[in-house]
Amino acid sequence: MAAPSGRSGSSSSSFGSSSRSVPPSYANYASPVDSTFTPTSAVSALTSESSAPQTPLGPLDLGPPGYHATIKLYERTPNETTVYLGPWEVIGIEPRRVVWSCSYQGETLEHFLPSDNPTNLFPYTLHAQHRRFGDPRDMELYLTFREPHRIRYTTVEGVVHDEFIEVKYEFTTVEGSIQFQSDIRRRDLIDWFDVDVVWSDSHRRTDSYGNVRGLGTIQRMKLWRDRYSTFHYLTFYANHRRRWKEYLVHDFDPELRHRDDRHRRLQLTARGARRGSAPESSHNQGRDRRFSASSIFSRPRHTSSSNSTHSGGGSSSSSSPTNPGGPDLRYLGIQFTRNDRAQPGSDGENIHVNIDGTYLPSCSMKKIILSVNAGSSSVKVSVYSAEHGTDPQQLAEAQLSGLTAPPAKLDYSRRGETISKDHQLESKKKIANQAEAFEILLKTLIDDKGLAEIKHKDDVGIVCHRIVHGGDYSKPQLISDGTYRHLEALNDLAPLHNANSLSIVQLCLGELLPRAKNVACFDSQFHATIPDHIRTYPISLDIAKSNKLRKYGFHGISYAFITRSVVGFLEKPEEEVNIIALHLGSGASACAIRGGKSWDTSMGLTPLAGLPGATRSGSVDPSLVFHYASGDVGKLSPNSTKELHISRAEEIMNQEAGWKALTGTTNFGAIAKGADEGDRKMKLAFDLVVDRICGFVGSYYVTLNGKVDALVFAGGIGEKGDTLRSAVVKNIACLGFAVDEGRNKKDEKHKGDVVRDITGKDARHHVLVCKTDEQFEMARGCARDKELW
Ligand SMILES: Nc1ncnc2c1ncn2[C@@H]1O[C@H](COP(=O)(O)OP(=O)(O)O)[C@@H](O)[C@H]1O
Ligand SMILES: CC(=O)OP(=O)(O)O
Ligand SMILES: [Mg+2]
Repeated sequence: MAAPSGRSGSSSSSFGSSSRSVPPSYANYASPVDSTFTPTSAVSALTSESSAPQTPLGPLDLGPPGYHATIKLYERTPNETTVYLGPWEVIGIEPRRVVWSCSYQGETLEHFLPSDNPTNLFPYTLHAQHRRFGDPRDMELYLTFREPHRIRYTTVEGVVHDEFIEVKYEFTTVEGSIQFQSDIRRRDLIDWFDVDVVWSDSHRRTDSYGNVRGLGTIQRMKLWRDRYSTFHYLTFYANHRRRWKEYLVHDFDPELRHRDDRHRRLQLTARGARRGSAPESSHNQGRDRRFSASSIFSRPRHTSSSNSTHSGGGSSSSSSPTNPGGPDLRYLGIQFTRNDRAQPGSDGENIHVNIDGTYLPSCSMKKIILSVNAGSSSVKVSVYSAEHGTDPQQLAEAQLSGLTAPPAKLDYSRRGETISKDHQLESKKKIANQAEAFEILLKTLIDDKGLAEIKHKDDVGIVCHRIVHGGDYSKPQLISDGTYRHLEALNDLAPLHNANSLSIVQLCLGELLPRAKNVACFDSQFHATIPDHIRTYPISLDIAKSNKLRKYGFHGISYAFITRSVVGFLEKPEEEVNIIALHLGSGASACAIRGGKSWDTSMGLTPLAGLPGATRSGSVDPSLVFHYASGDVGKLSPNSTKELHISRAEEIMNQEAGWKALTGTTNFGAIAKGADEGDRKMKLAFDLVVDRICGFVGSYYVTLNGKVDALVFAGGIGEKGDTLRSAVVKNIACLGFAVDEGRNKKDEKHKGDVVRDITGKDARHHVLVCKTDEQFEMARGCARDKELW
């Protein structure tokens, strides 16, 4: 689940080597909402017995808005005070210090850093075992240092505190703490691992009596990336030696030795380890080592002055580029802690599952993302390996299609290689629903011996789910009980989708993938930019508001992917790109994209509006439904609707209409073929669909004032249906569109491209085919968002 945000100090404060039972005191904090609040009331107690009335806060008080952390001054004295800290700035010159703006005007808190060398600084957090019942990630909220630091606190009354104290920050979010640690060290904190024991050739894992000893026990190891050189460093507190250790990861062999999954142990062997144990050297001794050109050049070069600032702390400096001798040991043994509550990736769990032949830093940063797209006629699942902040790399893709036209077919590819295509499952039994399809796909992935990255369901770190209707959600959400319930309430607004997707979510949260983070990504999100006059229905505004009746629009994950891909193809700034995009699958929609943003789309309150779909009517005269069951043509009376319950009407329009109602098949490929061969019903359906599409293209062409960069075809039909593309473009030739029939039919040269250009000669606008990828779009969003990672 997400790191809690906006939390105030609470009784779960985790400083100290074990869970403290004493809740932090709020006695000196006056709530800003209290009528006696003055801007300095929070600190007045520091200098005197406050004259302002003191209001002890209940546990639900959230502190002043926008604070990032708190610090306690005069701890465990009658003057103990919590100071609420706002944004910080690290001032780089002597003395190097962090300047915090406090949440109250005119107050600052300066944290003097003990060294001008950022890498000499080691922010310390406890191993998750010290707080047994919380999320291990939350340990990063509580930050301290192993030695006293000087804290100067200045209010409008002057300096009220200037002492060396044991600094203890409590951050409001894990992300804030990560950022702070990275800023003060000038190295980005990119991961951490709770370890049971770290040992080396000179500090063995156990002593001669068999007691666990090593260099450090029950410590949190941290992985850093230097901001200038991008070198990776491992740090941990060697508690038995009472000193910090820092190792340049490059100094170890990429090959992991003595991997023992059962005990979660592995060994990092120093590159070119010298015979015999290297003596543990002090920081200065390390510096005094003789320069060796060959060892300097055998590792990546620093690109900035950071090599001169590297310290490594304690004896660790021997691993730095200024210390060409390599690390002060021949090997480092690590035994990761098993933590059943840990999110994969937040501790040794991840390293345990991913170390196979992979280099430590990269494997520890990577997560496996499963991206699930439950469409109305298919379920598609893609597997990615991703590093935070970068584009996910696809490892495999499995899809079951034709759920509405059994037997369903399985397509499976791994690392771009087709493993099975149109494979009919052995069981002839109809797949009952999307959840059942998902279970089959997940089993396919886990059982595939060639997909080493997922040997076990616990290897999956994040599952992102396409949720068609997201109501007012404007960004993807980590799925909590609250989100789940909120989405459940929208089920009827996407009757072919939301309930199916949520049943997959439920399976994942339950028995299938209980250790993964579940993220909901919304089709409606992309359309949040549709202006009011377009998204409003001409009905009572009060009812519209209270019942949230408006155009939401769907296929937005696909449109986001299409927009970025076409912007890249056109090589124009996104804000100048106008597109008419068509996502044509079992559900079909059109979208006018203006300046890279959704301006209008054909689906509405539900995915029923607009274009017809496989089993959906698309837009029809709304009165049609009241006459549907009536034998009494033209008469609209209670009699004509008495057989028709409202939910039945929805069923008819969503499931008993569309091109299946006209032809008997949901397969538009078969319809296009039949139409070409002169089948009357097929031709009627084909022409009808072409007509409705052209209607939207014409309308959007006007909406975009004729300034259209490209007409884009996407979705199963848009990508595969060459005859449909050809027919649509012929019908809108008057607007300056044309296709090159050769390229439209088969463009071998550009077959694998995400965007394929099929524009004909003398056309005024591009005609493109975009191989849309909703799964990628969702996984990309998760990899980029700190809160979802
Ligand atoms: N060769 C083809 N030509 C036209 N349409 C096709 C062809 N092959 C498949 N299709 C259509 O593509 C649809 C699937 O599109 P897709 O976007 O994957 O569906 P979903 O709406 O389930 O996400 C099928 O229902 C079928 O009608
Ligand atoms: C919104 C929608 O209709 O989606 P799909 O085409 O995947 O069924
Ligand atoms: Mg789809």
